[in-house]
Amino acid sequence: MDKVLVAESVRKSYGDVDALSGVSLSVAEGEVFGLIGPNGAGKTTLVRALTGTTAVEGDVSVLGSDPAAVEESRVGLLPQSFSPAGRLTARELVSYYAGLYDEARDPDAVLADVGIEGDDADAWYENLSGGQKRRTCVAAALVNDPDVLFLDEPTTGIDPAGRRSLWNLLESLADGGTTVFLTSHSMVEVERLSDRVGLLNDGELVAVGTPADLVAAHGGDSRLLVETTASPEPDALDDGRFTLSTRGDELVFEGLTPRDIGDAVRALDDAGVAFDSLTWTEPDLEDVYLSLTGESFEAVGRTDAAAGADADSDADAPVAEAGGGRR
Ligand SMILES: Nc1ncnc2c1ncn2[C@@H]1O[C@H](COP(=O)(O)OP(=O)(O)OP(=O)(O)O)[C@@H](O)[C@H]1O
Repeated sequence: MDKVLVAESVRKSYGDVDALSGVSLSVAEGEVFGLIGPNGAGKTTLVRALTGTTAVEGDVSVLGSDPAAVEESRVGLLPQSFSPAGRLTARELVSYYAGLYDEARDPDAVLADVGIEGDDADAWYENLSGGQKRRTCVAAALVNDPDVLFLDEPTTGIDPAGRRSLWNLLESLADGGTTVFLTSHSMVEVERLSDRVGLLNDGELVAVGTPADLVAAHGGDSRLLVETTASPEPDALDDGRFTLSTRGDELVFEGLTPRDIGDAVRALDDAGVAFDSLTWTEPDLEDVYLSLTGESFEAVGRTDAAAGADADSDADAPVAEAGGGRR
């Protein structure tokens, strides 16, 4: 399969800050590549390198060419933050971007694809909700029917149903051969959409692989989370078979299988530990992220997610203004 995006030993410094310290990766045609990493890890800088909007050391190619030389109609870009003219309607805005290309999709059809129809399409951009603005900007990035699509936090501010329908849209685009380079702080989104994931930390790509491979390599064990206000000492429950730790109001059992849950409950009962809930969790991409970045559960709000909150309520991503195209 052709390599649509290639970065080799890409470096970028801003004064004393090494935003990228020798990043190499390639993305194949039709692949969805998810880029994750903490704030300031270098994700936007890497997107800028790949879209030719910042000069870097090293080699970068997009669709076999220097990024700055690629025909603009073949690339779509949704930046993290962009503020288009507020006194254009959603339809006028997307039509404006469509008009920049010799061939473009019907703006109304693209707006419908992202869930902006009827009165919403005729509303001034400044009067749309945050999620509607973001959807409109996704439409602007898609209107030229690009071969390669860069999406930086595409679903920030979009409600769960809209997020799922946008995921379906992106999956169908990738099935049709569009290459997608996705940057997101939503591990649920990245795990759902990406064929492969790269984790950037302090300007270095510290892991690349399929979500399943990364979880197997770095996600750790399955866990039984026990919500309790009893504050037991883990040693009081330790029968040598489980690894036990505490995290806030939770006791965490590791190293057990679902068959062992009864034994864990008996150990709690024997120790007189009352509990409010039990949650079984399999390791996921969030565990990979936490393990490789060294961030704590509390720092990224993991406690809620681990306690079984709807993954769609993942609201860790900063709320950003709407984005737009590369133009
Ligand atoms: N134009 C710039 N001038 C100076 N420093 C910059 C510039 N752009 C980025 N940096 C620095 O480079 C590093 C990487 O920034 P970058 O925006 O690429 O991170 P990021 O991973 O996209 O972060 P976030 O998740 O917060 O969007 C940061 O330390 C940032 O402060």
